[in-house]
Amino acid sequence: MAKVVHKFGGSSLSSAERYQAVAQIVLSHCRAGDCVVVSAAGKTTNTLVKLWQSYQQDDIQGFSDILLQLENHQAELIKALFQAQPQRQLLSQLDTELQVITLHAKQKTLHEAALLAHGELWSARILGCYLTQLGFAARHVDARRLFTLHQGQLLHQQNKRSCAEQLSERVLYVVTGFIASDVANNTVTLGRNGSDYSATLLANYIDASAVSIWTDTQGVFSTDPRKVASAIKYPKICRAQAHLLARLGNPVLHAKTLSPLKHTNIKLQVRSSFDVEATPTEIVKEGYSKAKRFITTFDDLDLIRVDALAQGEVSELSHLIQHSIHQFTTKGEAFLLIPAQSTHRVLKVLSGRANIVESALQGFAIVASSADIAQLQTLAAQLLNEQNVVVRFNHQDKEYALFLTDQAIDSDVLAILHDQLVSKDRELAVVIAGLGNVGEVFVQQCQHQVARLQQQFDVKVVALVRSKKMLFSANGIALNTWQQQWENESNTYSNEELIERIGELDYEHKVVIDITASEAFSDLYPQLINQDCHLISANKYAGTAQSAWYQQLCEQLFERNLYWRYNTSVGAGLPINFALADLQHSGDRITHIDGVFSGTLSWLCSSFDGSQTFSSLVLEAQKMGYTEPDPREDLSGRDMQRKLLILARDIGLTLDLADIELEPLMPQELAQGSWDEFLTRREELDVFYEQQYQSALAQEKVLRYTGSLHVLESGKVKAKVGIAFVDKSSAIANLTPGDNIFVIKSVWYELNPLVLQGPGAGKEVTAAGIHSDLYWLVQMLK
Ligand SMILES: Nc1ncnc2c1ncn2[C@@H]1O[C@H](COP(=O)(O)OP(=O)(O)O)[C@@H](O)[C@H]1O
Ligand SMILES: N[C@@H](CC(=O)OP(=O)(O)O)C(=O)O
Repeated sequence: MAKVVHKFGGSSLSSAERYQAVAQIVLSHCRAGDCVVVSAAGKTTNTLVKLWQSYQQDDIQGFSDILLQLENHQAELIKALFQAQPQRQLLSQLDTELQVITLHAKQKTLHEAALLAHGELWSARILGCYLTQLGFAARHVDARRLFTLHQGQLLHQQNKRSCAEQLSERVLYVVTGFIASDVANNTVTLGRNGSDYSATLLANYIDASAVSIWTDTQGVFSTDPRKVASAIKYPKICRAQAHLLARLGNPVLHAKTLSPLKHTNIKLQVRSSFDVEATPTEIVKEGYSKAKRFITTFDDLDLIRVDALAQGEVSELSHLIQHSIHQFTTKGEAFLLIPAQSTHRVLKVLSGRANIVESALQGFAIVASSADIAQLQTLAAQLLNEQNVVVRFNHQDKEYALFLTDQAIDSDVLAILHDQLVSKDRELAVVIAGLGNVGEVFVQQCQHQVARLQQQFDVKVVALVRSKKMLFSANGIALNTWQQQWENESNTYSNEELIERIGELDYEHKVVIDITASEAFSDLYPQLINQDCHLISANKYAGTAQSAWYQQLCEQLFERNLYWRYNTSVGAGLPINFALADLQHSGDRITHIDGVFSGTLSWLCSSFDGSQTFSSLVLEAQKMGYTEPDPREDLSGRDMQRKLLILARDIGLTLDLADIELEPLMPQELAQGSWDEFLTRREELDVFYEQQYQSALAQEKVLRYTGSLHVLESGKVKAKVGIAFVDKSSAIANLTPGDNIFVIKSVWYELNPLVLQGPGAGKEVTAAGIHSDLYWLVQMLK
């Protein structure tokens, strides 16, 4: 079975709780034979670098303080994670290692890479032993026994053999990231951030199928999500852009991470160890993802100009200073961007061939498609000018633009740049399922409406789905000629194919608009949510499903930050859901919802005046297309019962259909049997209705079919759908035939209720209501 390599960075191992969380991820995501690559816990490598610096500076006090700091951190982790016996053993091993470090320091025989290696050695040992303590067959491995370099080059064949020999058992291997050895068995490191590279190298050596880089963000974002809250998480980015970001020093992936994956089909993803359910970012091969926009920032760099750079020299320098160095050429001259604290080392190596052009630079780079970069550079220059940020140097390349500045690009400025340069490019793929009466009108209205939305968001209709066939075009369907495209390109499909195609869509956001009359389609919602789709429903199936299923759906949406709109499921285009949401947002508490929520029943009750029988009115309504194909569906009241349930859930009540009392607008006996049988017994309906009608008249009231929901002081709920005799002067009595009405009482609207009234059916208003959902979805995503 294909193996998977999981890499946990320092950010995922910053405390004992984080080790426990990582162990849980391992237990649920790894099988024997997989490998876990770990970095040093938290900022341990930074502390080890400081330790090395104090050693070099002969700062004895500083050295012992930092060593104590490291000891305390490790001991704390060990004490929090282990029971008595392994705890004692691990503490004593740690103690021995620290004594050896102290001895080497005294004897002046410390070795930089060997010292830095401790971070990874400690974390692999702790995680490996902790997994063993949990009963998982795990073994920690020192990668210096697996990865050998000669003159800076990895010995791939030999390393592959070492991996095959040493990682062959059915256990989980916890391998140190960042470190390797040379042919003389000296420790070497792969450069700061290098554990990502260790993970992909190992994946290549063991023929793994995938690498998961687990970190503290949900994936790769348009900019650092810690600095800009509105940073966009990309579901897919291409390898070339990931590589460019890394070369520009972005920490989310190491610069060499992608090289072992060249010419392989090994999948790479970046995902969150803090939010395991969140969808990751896939780093895909060229051609599988569009170019995205990014802003990556720089801190404290020096810009140096170099004469006659030799081949491979930059990577040697980068190795020397343990940091990626960005290199570019402009007007025939070669420039390097060096972390300021390493400039003197670099200048020393390049003796006489390099000079500092600008020092102590901050700044950022915009990464985008080559077609956009010139325009983005101009825009960025204007924005910086408006923000009074002085640019000391800039450079435009094919796929990025560099701005090097005096002052740090703080979060506020970064947010402005992001908003103007990146967010403008935001995109939404729209899948429309169900092309019946309403669906067709919706698509027709899309021509105008999508064009309007495109002024704010890149909205594209990518799929039209009927029950048997679908038209799927990831780059967008031309809305003015969709029928023709349907004729030529639509195909039969299975639900699995539909979900897979939706999963493959490389868009920042996706929405599935369900205008079907199919309950089976709503069963797909959980899978659609798993593919990160927002939902718009025009029918009532999911909204009235069993509480447990419904609650789970809502939780799933919440966890993934997805929206579900269903404005037209009650009252078609009438803004009833808005009204309820708005009242509640303003702090109101809704106590009553009464009304007529069925256009058919509204028309029947309001039109009946005794001049013709009720059943002939029903048949007339059927002929005009006002009713369901079998009008008993309307007369049963079930449709109104469902709508009342949706409204009840909208005001936060946990109800099921069975909690809403239902009294049909026909004798119970007529509900059974075929439509033809019903027709032969239609007089029974007439007698039933006439009796009710007369009783209402006798009480000087009028007969209406209503829904009512009352939340009592005690918190108890009374909900009913059925026949009601209402005052002749009331709004419900005076309803225009066919209209819906919602009478809402709340704390703010207690004596004089809030009334919403108007057509509650009809394909144009319903389609327009779905457009309203789409519009608001875009506003929420902006
Ligand atoms: N575009 C980006 N997308 C995601 N994270 C980013 C981005 N730019 C910068 N970062 C930063 O990268 C950090 C992850 O890198 P790093 O700290 O090296 O993680 P790890 O320790 O897991 O290797 C995040 O905490 C985030 O602040
Ligand atoms: N511990 C090393 C290697 C590494 O890759 O770390 P991280 O995965 O936390 O970026 C460093 O800090 O550079």
